[in-house]
Amino acid sequence: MEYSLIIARYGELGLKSPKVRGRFERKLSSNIKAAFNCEIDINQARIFIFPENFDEALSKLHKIFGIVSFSPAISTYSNFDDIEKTVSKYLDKLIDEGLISSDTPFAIRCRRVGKHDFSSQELAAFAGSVVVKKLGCPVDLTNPRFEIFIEVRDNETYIFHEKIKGPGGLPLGTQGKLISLVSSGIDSPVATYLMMKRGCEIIALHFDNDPYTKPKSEEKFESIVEQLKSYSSGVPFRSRVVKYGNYLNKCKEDAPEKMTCILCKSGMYKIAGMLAKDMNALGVVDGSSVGQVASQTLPNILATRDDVEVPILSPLIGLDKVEIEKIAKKIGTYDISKEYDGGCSAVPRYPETKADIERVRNAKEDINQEELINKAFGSIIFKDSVE
Ligand SMILES: Nc1ncnc2c1ncn2[C@@H]1O[C@H](COP(=O)(O)OP(=O)(O)OP(=O)(O)O)[C@@H](O)[C@H]1O
Repeated sequence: MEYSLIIARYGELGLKSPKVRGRFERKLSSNIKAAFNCEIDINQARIFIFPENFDEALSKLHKIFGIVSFSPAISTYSNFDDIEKTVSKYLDKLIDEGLISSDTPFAIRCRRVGKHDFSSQELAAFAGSVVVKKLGCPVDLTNPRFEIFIEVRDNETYIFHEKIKGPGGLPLGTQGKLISLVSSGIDSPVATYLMMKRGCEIIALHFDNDPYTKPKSEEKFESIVEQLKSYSSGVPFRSRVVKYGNYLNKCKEDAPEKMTCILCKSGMYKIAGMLAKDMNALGVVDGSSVGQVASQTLPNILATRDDVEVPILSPLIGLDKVEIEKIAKKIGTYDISKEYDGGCSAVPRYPETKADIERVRNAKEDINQEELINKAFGSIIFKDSVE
């Protein structure tokens, strides 16, 4: 027995006004179509997907934001004869796959939309009797080991047993563009993913700290971008690299040693802000989390944002490292980020942990930051041609 379609469900979209929901549904539909060949029909808060290749579709749906769950299903007509034949065929498949047998307590769960000459309960009782007749397994509505779902929608009835979890969130491309500061570490890929999950298009911006970092950092950044791109079907995911070594040289030469990391981060935010304006992005994303490392004390986080003209969003700000790592593992960036890259040798032995805005402003003047960041901005390398 072959599946005839995949039924996907969305969550938050259902809470939007009809006009907004319509727009989000169209974006979701075009993102799905960009991921694999299929026909799509969206109806009554369900997405009916008819893919050319089921295996491909099932693997790709895990990476489409906006989808809360999905179920490969078989369809039939909404009358007892056809439902009986189809439930029976579906059972053969379940038995073949070892999912149900004569001692599996089971339940039929029915939902019905439209006018029919039977109620949901009557249909559940009928379909349950088909299963009992065929297998003799016990019905258990409160604590079943196996559930079969039947959804009747007007003339069509769908039968399935799985509700596979999707990534949730909002369709990518519905919330505007952001510049995301992506390093080669664990946190920033997770921060980027979380903003994509909320529907934001991303331009990844990486600072190449050569000669203070090794080429491995750049390789890791590229692999992280490839992994994040796999979640961006239907929407461009662009990336840019800034040559930052000269800027760091100046920080080390002309400002107090302990200020290096503060000036480094402040310069990153400013350049990201310039890029945001240039590319019509609405803000900047980073992977800061209060107190996680010496550079991320609250005074440091706040002082490095002084004088930045676009909003900076830090979706990890209140998360623990373990929570962040859990997401990194789930989204497939953890193993890349964990590869040893030698770190950054520009980090001073005793970095500033209680940055004071006035002293930070003085340090910025010491290095003539404005001029340096303009130069660094001019060195931005385009990593892709999609515009
Ligand atoms: N080389 C870089 N290129 C782009 N962004 C960077 C770079 N280094 C740091 N950032 C940004 O600044 C944030 C804080 O960096 P920091 O080095 O203080 O913390 P971290 O915990 O090591 O972060 P991560 O795990 O993301 O590297 C990062 O999450 C990232 O968004």
